[in-house]
Amino acid sequence: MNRKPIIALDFPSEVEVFNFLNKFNEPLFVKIGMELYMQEGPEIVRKVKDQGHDVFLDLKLHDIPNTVKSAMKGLAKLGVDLVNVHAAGGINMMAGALEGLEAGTPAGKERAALIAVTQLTSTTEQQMQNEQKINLSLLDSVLHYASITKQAGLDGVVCSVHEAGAIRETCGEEFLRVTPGIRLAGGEAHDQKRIATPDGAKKDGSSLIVVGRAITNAEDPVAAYKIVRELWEEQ
Ligand SMILES: O=C(O)c1cc(=O)[nH]c(=O)n1[C@@H]1O[C@H](COP(=O)(O)O)[C@@H](O)[C@H]1O
Repeated sequence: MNRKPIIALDFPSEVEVFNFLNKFNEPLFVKIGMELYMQEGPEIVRKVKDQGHDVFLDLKLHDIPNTVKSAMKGLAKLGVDLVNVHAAGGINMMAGALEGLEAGTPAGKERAALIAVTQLTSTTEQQMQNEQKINLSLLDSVLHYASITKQAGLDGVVCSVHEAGAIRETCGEEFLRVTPGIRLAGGEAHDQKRIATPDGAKKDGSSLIVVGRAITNAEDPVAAYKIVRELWEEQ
C-alpha cells in the first residue's frame, strides 16, 4: 500500500476540495470522511479517484453485522483503497464488514484494506474509564480492540501513535497501525488528545499517518505537506 501521509479532506463541499487538491501537482493519498461524504455523497469519491488519488473512505461504520455487511458491499464498488469500521461493533460485525467488502469488490480488482477504529484519538484514558465504563488502561483497551480486529480477519487498526508500537509487537508488522492525531511540533492540538509528530509516528511504529488541519489550515498547504512528508520519510 501507498505509504504517503494521508491528507484528511475535512471540507464542507466539493468546491473547497478541488480548490485544495488543485494546489498539488502530484497524486496524493487522501481521506474522505463524514463531513464531506454527508454533503456530497459517493460522487465525490469517484471524482477524487478519477484525478488519480488514493482514497481512504473513513465512515467508521458501526451497526448490526447484517447492516454493516450490506453497506460495505455497496462501498466496495467505489474502488477505494482503505475503509474503516468501529472495533466496538464486535467480531461478528467486523467479519460481516469484511465479507461484504469481498462480495462487493468487482472481479479482478483488489479489495480495499479494512481497518477498525480502537479508541478515538480525541479520547483520554479518564474519559474512556468514566464515560465508556471500561475498567482498563487506555493502552490495554486499544490492545484488546486490536486483538479482536485481528481475530475478525481485518488488515489493521486506527489508533494513536502512543499505542502503535505495542500493537506492532502483539499483532505483527503486517497488521496496519493507521494513526491520526498528527501535529507539527508546537502545533495546536484542537480536539485531539493523543497526538504526535510525523517523525515521532515513524519512530514509534505507525504504518500510515493521517494529517488534517496541520496541512489544510496551513497558510501554504503544499509547503506544510512537504514538511510532514519529509519528517515522515526521513527516518
Ligand atoms: O478514523 C479516523 O480517521 C480518525 C480516527 C481517530 O481516532 N481520530 C481521528 O482524528 N480520525 C480522523 O483523522 C482526522 C484528523 O484530523 P486532524 O486532527 O485535523 O489532523 C479527522 O478527519 C478524523 O475524523
